Amino acid sequence: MNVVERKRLARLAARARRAELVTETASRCASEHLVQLVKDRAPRVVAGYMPIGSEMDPTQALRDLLPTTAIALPVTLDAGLALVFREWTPGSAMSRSKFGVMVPAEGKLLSPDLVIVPMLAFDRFGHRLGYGGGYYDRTLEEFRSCRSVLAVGFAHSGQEVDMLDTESTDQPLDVIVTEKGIQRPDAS
Ligand SMILES: Nc1nc2c(c(=O)[nH]1)N(C=O)[C@@H](CNc1ccc(C(=O)N[C@@H](CCC(=O)O)C(=O)O)cc1)CN2
Ligand SMILES: Nc1ncnc2c1ncn2[C@@H]1O[C@H](COP(=O)(O)OP(=O)(O)OP(=O)(O)O)[C@@H](O)[C@H]1O
Repeated sequence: MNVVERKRLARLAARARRAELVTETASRCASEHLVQLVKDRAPRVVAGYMPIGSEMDPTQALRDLLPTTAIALPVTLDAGLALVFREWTPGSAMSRSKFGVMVPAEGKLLSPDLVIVPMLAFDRFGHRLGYGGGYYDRTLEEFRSCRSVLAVGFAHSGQEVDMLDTESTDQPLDVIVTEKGIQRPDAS
């Protein structure tokens, strides 16, 4: 079995496992840790996401950060391209993307210096498994080729697995925030 097939199977397992993990307490605790991390780092622009399925929900944290930090949300262009990020406030008009994700219908494009990254699973080395579009990998690679950006994985602690399969294009997470706190990846 090759790495692409192993990732596909890992996605199925991770998706089923994650659906069991959602609780309001977990989401509140994780949001508090996320707000603390962002405040410590003081970025100019934070990229969040609007959750789908049973992703950890960052929207309360985004609202709490708004008075001090500009917030942007990801917009997919064509397959194979990096994400772009559009400014968001709670009053923004939203539309549903072809992936079922809510995206700002308009608003200026911003360059985030901290990106909150959704995922299906992660390991303690900071590897992440997403839905398989490669969008965050391409985006982080593009950003990291010309400036520094902090990639913050946001998930339930139960989404951690022993070790994920990786490809050369996988971009590592710099830090992982769960309801249990802030984790720095081990060197792999
Ligand atoms: N909340 C969120 N926004 C995001 C992403 C993401 O993973 N999560 N993306 C990350 O790249 C980009 C959108 N790309 C996506 C690519 C594939 C699927 C996908 O396969 N979705 C599942 C259903 C998800 C569910 O309900 O659990 C599917 O269509 O089967 C979703 C988003 C940008 N915005
Ligand atoms: N920078 C890149 N350039 C070319 N191909 C890439 C790049 N990044 C990822 N890919 C390709 O995209 C495909 C999907 O990548 P991967 O399985 O890592 O997606 P993912 O991280 O789960 O998805 P997402 O980031 O959208 O949540 C892989 O086959 C990978 O080789």
